[in-house]
Amino acid sequence: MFSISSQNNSLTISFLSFFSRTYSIVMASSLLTSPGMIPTTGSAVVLRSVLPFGFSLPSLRLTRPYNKSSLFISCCSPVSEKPATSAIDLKPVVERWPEYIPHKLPDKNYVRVFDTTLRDGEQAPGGALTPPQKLEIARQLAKLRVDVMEVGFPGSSEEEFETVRTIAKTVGNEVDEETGYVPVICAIARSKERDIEAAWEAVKYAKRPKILIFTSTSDIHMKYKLKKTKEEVIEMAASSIRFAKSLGFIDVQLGCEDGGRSEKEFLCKILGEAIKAGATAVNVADTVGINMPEEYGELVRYLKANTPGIDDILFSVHCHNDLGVATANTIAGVCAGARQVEVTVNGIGERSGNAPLEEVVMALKCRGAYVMDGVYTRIDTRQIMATSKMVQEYTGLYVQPHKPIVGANCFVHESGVHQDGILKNRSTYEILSPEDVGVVKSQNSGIVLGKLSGRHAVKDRLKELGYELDDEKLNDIFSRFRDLTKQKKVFSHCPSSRSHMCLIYDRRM
Ligand SMILES: CC(=O)SCCNC(=O)CCNC(=O)[C@H](O)C(C)(C)COP(=O)(O)OP(=O)(O)OC[C@H]1O[C@@H](n2cnc3c(N)ncnc32)[C@H](O)[C@@H]1OP(=O)(O)O
Ligand SMILES: CSCCC(=O)C(=O)O
Ligand SMILES: [Mn+2]
Repeated sequence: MFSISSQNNSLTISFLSFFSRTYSIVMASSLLTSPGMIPTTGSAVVLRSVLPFGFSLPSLRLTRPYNKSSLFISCCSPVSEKPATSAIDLKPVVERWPEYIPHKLPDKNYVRVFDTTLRDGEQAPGGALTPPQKLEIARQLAKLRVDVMEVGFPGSSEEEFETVRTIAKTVGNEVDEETGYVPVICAIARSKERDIEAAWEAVKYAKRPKILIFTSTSDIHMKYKLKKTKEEVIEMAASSIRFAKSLGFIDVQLGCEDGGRSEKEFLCKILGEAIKAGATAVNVADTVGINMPEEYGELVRYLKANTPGIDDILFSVHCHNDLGVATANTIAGVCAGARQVEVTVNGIGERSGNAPLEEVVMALKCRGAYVMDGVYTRIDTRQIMATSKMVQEYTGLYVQPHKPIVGANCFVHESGVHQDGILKNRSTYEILSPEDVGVVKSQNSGIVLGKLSGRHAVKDRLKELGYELDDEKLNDIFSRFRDLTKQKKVFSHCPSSRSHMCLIYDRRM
C-alpha cells in the first residue's frame, strides 16, 4: 500500500500499483476529519485531494473568523457566478437586533425562527439528551441566533424542570453586547394549571420567558384522547391562557395539536377565543404530518382571513414530516402569511421528525427574495453545520449523506458531466455556497472520482497532484481508471468513522 501524492514522481507506476490493489480506496471525504488529518498511508489508499471540504466537528474546529458584517445578509452568498434564479446578495438588514415584541415583528417580511430541537426534537425515538447536553445545545442555538428556543416540558419531570430553569437562568440572560440579541426561552405545557405553573417557575428567570400551551383541536383527538367536547376544549384553552398571564407570562402561545386534521371553523373559533384571552401567538400544528403543501397553505390562509384579531398576533407553523413534506408545508405556511416557523435541527422529532431548521432557513435565504415576497430570517447560517454536528453527536441521530444542507454529499460531485460543469463554474450545479452553512472548503472542489467520472475530473485531479498529461496519456490512464471502477461499484461506510460521512469505494471482487 502506498499513497498518491504530489511528491510521488512516478506517475505510471503509482497509478498501476494503485489500480492493481485489491483493497479499498477511500474515494470521498470524512466529514469528521479535516484534510490535514487524512492518512496517506495504511490499509487504504487515500486520494487526499478528493477530500472536498474541511469538515470537522464544528464545535471544535469551525475557525473562520466571525464576520459581523455578513451576519445579516439575508440571502445566500454567491457561488462563483451568480445564477439568475438562485443565490444573490441582498441588502444587509440592520445589525442591531430588533426590539422583541411578542405579538409583533419588526417588519412584514421578518420570519421568526422558533427552534424546538430541545423539546419536540428530543421526542425523537432514541434522541434523549442529558441536561448538560441540552444546555450546550441551547448555547449553540443562541450562536445560531434562533429567535425562540423551546427547551422542554418542565411539568414532565424534576430533571426536565431543572434543565429548563438552568437554560433560562444562563442562556436566557446572555445578551450579546454588540447586537442586543438574547433568545426567548420557551417551555411547553398541557392545558393544565400544574404544567403551566411548572413552566413559569422554570422560565421566569429568562429575560424573555414564553410558554406554549397546547390543546388538541381535531375531532379524533378531542373524542379519543382528551374525551372532551369542543366547548370544553375552548374553555380549557382560554382559561389556561388567562392562568398563564396571571402568573406573569407576557408571551403566551396557543398550540392547536392535530390542527392539520381539525375543522377549519372550529379552529377559527378557538383561535379567536385564545386571542381574546390574551394569546400573543398561535400555531396550527400538522402533528401527524398528513397535510400536503397546498392544503396546509390554504388552511393558514383561511385561518388568517377568518379569525377575528388574528392579524394582531403572530401566526406560527409547526409541521411534521410523515409524508416527507414538512419543509414544503412550512414554506407554504409562510407564503400564506405565517411569520414564525417551528423547526428542529436536522429535522429530528417524533416519528419522521419535524421540519428541519436548516432546510427552511436556507430555502428562505435562497429563494425568499425571488418567490416569497422578500421573507427572511436572522439566523446566522454559518453556524448551521456546527449545530447540526452537535445535535447529531449528542442525540446519536445521524443524518443520511444526501440530507439537504447538512449531508456529507451536499457539496460533492460524482458524475463526469457535473464534475466538468463544477470545474468550469460552480454555479452550474451548486445553488448554495458551503461557506454559507459553515462548511469550510479545502483547496479542491468537491470532486469524487468514481465510476461515473469523466476525463475532465481525472485530468484536474492529476493536475492538482502535479501531473500535466497530454491527451494520449490521459486517455490511457482514463481507460484504466474506468476498468478499475467497473470491478465493484458498492459504496459503503467507512468502518473507522463514527458516522456515515466517509465513503469507501470498495473494489474487492
Ligand atoms: C404533540 C406533542 O408533541 S405534545 C408534547 C408531548 N410531550 C411529552 O409527552 C413528553 C413528556 N411527557 C411526559 O413526561 C408524560 O407524558 C407526562 C408527565 C406529561 C404525563 O404523564 P402521565 O400523567 O403519566 O400521563 P400520560 O402521559 O400517560 O397521559 C397523558 C395525559 O395528558 C392528557 N393530555 C394530553 N394532552 C393534553 C392537553 N393538551 N391538555 C391537557 N391534558 C392533556 C391526556 O389526556 C392524558 O390524560 P389522562 O391521564 O387524564 O387520560
Ligand atoms: C401544537 S404544538 C405542540 C405540540 C406538537 O409538537 C405538535 O402538535 O406537533
Ligand atoms: Mn410537534
